[in-house]
Amino acid sequence: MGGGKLHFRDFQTENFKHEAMKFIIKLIQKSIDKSNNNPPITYIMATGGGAHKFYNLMTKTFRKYKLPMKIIAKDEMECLIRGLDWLITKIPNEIFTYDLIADHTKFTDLQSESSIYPYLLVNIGSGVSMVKVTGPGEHERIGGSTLGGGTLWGLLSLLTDAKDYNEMLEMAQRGNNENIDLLVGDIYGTNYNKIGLKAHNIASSFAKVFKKLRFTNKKPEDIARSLLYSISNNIGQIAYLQALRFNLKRIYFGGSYISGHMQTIHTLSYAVNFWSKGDMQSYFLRHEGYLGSVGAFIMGPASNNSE
Ligand SMILES: Nc1ncnc2c1ncn2[C@@H]1O[C@H](COP(=O)(O)OP(=O)(O)OP(=O)(O)O)[C@@H](O)[C@H]1O
Ligand SMILES: CC(C)(CO)[C@@H](O)C(=O)NCCC(=O)O
Repeated sequence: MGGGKLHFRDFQTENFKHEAMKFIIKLIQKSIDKSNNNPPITYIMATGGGAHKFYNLMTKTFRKYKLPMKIIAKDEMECLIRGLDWLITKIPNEIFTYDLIADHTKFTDLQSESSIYPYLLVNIGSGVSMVKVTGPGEHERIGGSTLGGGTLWGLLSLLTDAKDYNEMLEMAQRGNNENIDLLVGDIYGTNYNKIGLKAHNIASSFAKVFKKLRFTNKKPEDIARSLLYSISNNIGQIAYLQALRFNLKRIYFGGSYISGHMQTIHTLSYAVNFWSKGDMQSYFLRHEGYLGSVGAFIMGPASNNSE
């Protein structure tokens, strides 16, 4: 690539027609050379469910505005790993780990393409996809979970009055899950060392709501933290099991569920480290929510495996 700058912008899927489409049209109109009566075809690389769901809407809208755009819909999983491979190998200060002993994040060095495989990608969007990657373009979706970002967002919309996702994450940051979760110490009165559980480990998510707080006020912050822990721990454990199935030692976590939120990053890292007894390493990305769009962009219209 000969330089340049990538710009990222998010829209809610629900607002695709009225916000995203309007934005795209404006952007194209601004960039079209008015003196050229026959502007060349410009390709729009698209991926994810939206590339299919909104294909007709996009085509019709470009026709209506007489814009010479051609949409190329690319496979979601393919784009995710193409984007991730590119970010791992080309962008400095992109990939980081969570050092559980020092309690902070640490950037990893750029890696050469020959040394990054095999790995597991765990993409946490609305739902969760787990993709085994064994070489350039060699990948297989080996699992998934319906308990993902959409679950946190949906359940916290029911359980709290948070207005948006950021507010939910801020609530989780302030909350105390010990008021909601039943801890090992609540059951044992102490650690259960024989099976590696400390008194502060969660024994049962949300169990205290019934046991102790049924008739008292539950703080939304505590609920947010408890649910964030439940979902992140669950994903971390499934990721570990999937990695174990194929002897993968490196797990990359992507998707907007993470949104750079330290509690989430810590919990995913902790779960993988706990279950693998330190044998597997979790990796995170600065641009975790854009793997698919970066991948589609990198592939470009010339590659022959569009949908
Ligand atoms: N501003 C936001 N508003 C809503 N959700 C957000 C926001 N920021 C992050 N999220 C989280 O990101 C999730 C969606 O992630 P992402 O956009 O990566 O996936 P998606 O493409 O919608 O889903 P999938 O990968 O399942 O198709 C939401 O469910 C929520 O947990
Ligand atoms: C359906 C997709 C692939 C859309 O991105 C994602 O939301 C997902 O992986 N959901 C989990 C579906 C499952 O594996 O049960």
